Amino acid sequence: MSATTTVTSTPAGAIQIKAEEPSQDYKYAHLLPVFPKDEHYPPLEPFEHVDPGHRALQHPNPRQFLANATVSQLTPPAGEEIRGVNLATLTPDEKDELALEVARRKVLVLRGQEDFIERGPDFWLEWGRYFGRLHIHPTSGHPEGYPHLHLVYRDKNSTFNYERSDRTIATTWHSDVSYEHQPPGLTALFLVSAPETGGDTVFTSQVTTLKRLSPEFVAYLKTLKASHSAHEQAEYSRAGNRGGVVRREPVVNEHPVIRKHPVTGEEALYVNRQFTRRIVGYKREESDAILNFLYDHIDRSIDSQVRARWEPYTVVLWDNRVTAHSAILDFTDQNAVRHGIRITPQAERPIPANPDLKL
Ligand SMILES: O=C(O)CCC(=O)C(=O)O
Ligand SMILES: [Fe+2]
Repeated sequence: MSATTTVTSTPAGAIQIKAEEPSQDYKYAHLLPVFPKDEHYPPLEPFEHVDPGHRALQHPNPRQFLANATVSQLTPPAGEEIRGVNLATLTPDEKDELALEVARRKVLVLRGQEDFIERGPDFWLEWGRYFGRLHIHPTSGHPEGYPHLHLVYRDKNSTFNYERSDRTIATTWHSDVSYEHQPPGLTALFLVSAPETGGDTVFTSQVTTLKRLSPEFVAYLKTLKASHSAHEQAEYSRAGNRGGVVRREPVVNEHPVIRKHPVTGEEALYVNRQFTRRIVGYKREESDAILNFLYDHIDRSIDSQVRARWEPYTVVLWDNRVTAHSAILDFTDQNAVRHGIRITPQAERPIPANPDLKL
């Protein structure tokens, strides 16, 4: 699956990536990122999200879809590796069960998904819509004609997603687009080109990071809301010669610091370094003290984590409500192409674990 061709980019260095000779023979050239300048969208409207996982709770065996699969647990907090399930041919009942399994195990690493990956973008969108309204990313590249697909892309010339020159550590823990009013729930990512080794994605269970905290502190955190901001991401995209776009004006939304999963009822920490900015109502230093403590705690909680390794034809699903994740940039010295596609159904507005918290 690795791209053996060189993908060229503009002298400006960044992201006007076009499949030019000799990359025409790159099998996934039609999925390379584009950033059309004339693409603008109005603010997102609220919508009602019904989580498919709810329906699976009524099934006699909510794990029936795994009956013929080989399943191994990756770590106790999160992660399950699955062989023998074809994501592309699941029935609606099986998709409901899949949604529940993702909610419970938080990260599923599904091997052998050649059928799913080779069906292509129209199929991926139809598949993803079952789980929620599909998100259009305000800044990231998408394949020509497919704004609902978010791409990650890096080669030796193009570093739009993964610049690391001014940082000692490039790990960026985040929960995807947590600045939205209704951030994503079940989310899918797969790579169509990957380095020989490295470039894993690391996930952490925010249910487990929360459990490590003392009950008195958790009770206090349940009284807090935090703001999450899209502004810095938009500014990064607009800055310099990067050639990025901003398709929707950036938003700020307030979410509970501890949210509750609508199906499992599990409580999870819901702050992340990339997008969370401020404890609502607190002065800067007060907010920084709490948030920096929580970020450090998340950073160091290796005992809450699982790493997904990208064997060919792997699809990783995660529940974005109760996890955080980061790409691992250990491959950037190699002359490697890493090219991935994300399907991003949005979910409910985060439910506070504390029913008395007013949003
Ligand atoms: O590239 C990766 O491993 C993760 C990318 C990511 O954070 C995302 O697409 O949401
Ligand atoms: Fe992400």
